[in-house]
Amino acid sequence: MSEASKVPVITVDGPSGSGKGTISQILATKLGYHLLDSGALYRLTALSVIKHDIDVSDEEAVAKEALELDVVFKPSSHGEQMVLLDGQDVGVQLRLDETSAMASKVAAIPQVREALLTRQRQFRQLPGLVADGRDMGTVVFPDAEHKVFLTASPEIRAERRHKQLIEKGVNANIRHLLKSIIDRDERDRTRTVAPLVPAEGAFVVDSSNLSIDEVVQQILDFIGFSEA
Ligand SMILES: Nc1ncnc2c1ncn2[C@@H]1O[C@H](COP(=O)(O)OP(=O)(O)OP(=O)(O)O)[C@@H](O)[C@H]1O
Ligand SMILES: Nc1ccn([C@H]2C[C@H](O)[C@@H](COP(=O)(O)O)O2)c(=O)n1
Repeated sequence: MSEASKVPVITVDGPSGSGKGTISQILATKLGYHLLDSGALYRLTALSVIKHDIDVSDEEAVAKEALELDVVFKPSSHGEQMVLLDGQDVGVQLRLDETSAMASKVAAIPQVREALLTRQRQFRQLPGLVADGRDMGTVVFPDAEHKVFLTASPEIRAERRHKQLIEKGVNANIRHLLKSIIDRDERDRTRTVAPLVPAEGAFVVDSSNLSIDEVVQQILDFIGFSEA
C-alpha cells in the first residue's frame, strides 16, 4: 500500500448545481479534512484559455494551459477560499456562464483531464480529503473509502444557481441558466472520457427536496461519523 493510498478520501460527484461544493466544504470542515474542488481546476483552465485567446479546438494548446496553470488557493480575510490565477483574484469570473460553458468543453479533452490528474491527486494528504467533482470516485480516486453521488432536478439546480449569482451581484437569466445546465449535463454524461456516472457502490443522494443540513446528515450517517 502506497503512502498516499493510506490517506482516507471521500468522493462527492454529481452534476452542476447539485450542491457538491457546499456539502463538500461542510463535510471537510466537520471532519477536519482537506478539500479538492476539482471543477475549479477545469474552470481555471477555461479562464486561462479565454484570457490567452486560445482556440479550444487546439487540444494540445488547451492541455498545455491546464498543465501550466499558475494558480493559488488561499483563505481570504472573510474565511472564504480565494482563487488567484496568474496572481489575480478570479473568484467572480470563475462562476460566469461563459466560463462554465468553456469549462465543459475543455473538460471533454482527454489530454486536459490527463494534465490535471497529478495536480488533483496531490491534494490527498493527511488527515484526509473530501474530493468534489464528476470523476472523483470513478477515475481520480477509485480506491476512495466512501463515494457519494449527489444529484437534483435541473430546474432546482437552475434556481439555486440563479439565487447564488444574484447574491454575488451577477445578472443572470433563469431560462438561460436552465438551458446551459441541461446542455452541460448532456456533454458531461456523454463524453467518451470520464463521463459523469455514479461510481460503483456510490451512495446516491437526490437533494431536490432536502435542505443542506439534511444532505450533510445523510452523508455523515453513510460514512458512520457521529458528532460528539
Ligand atoms: N440542499 C440544498 N438546498 C438548497 N440549496 C442548496 C442545497 N445544496 C446546495 N444549495 C445551494 O445551491 C447552490 C449551488 O450549490 P453548489 O455550488 O454547492 O453546487 P455544485 O454542485 O458544487 O455546483 P458546481 O458543480 O457548478 O460547482 C449554492 O448556492 C448552494 O448554497
Ligand atoms: N472532476 C471534474 C470536475 C469538473 N468537471 C467539469 C464539469 C463542468 O462542465 C466543469 C466545471 O465544473 P463545476 O465547477 O461546475 O463542478 O468542469 C469535470 O469534467 N470533472
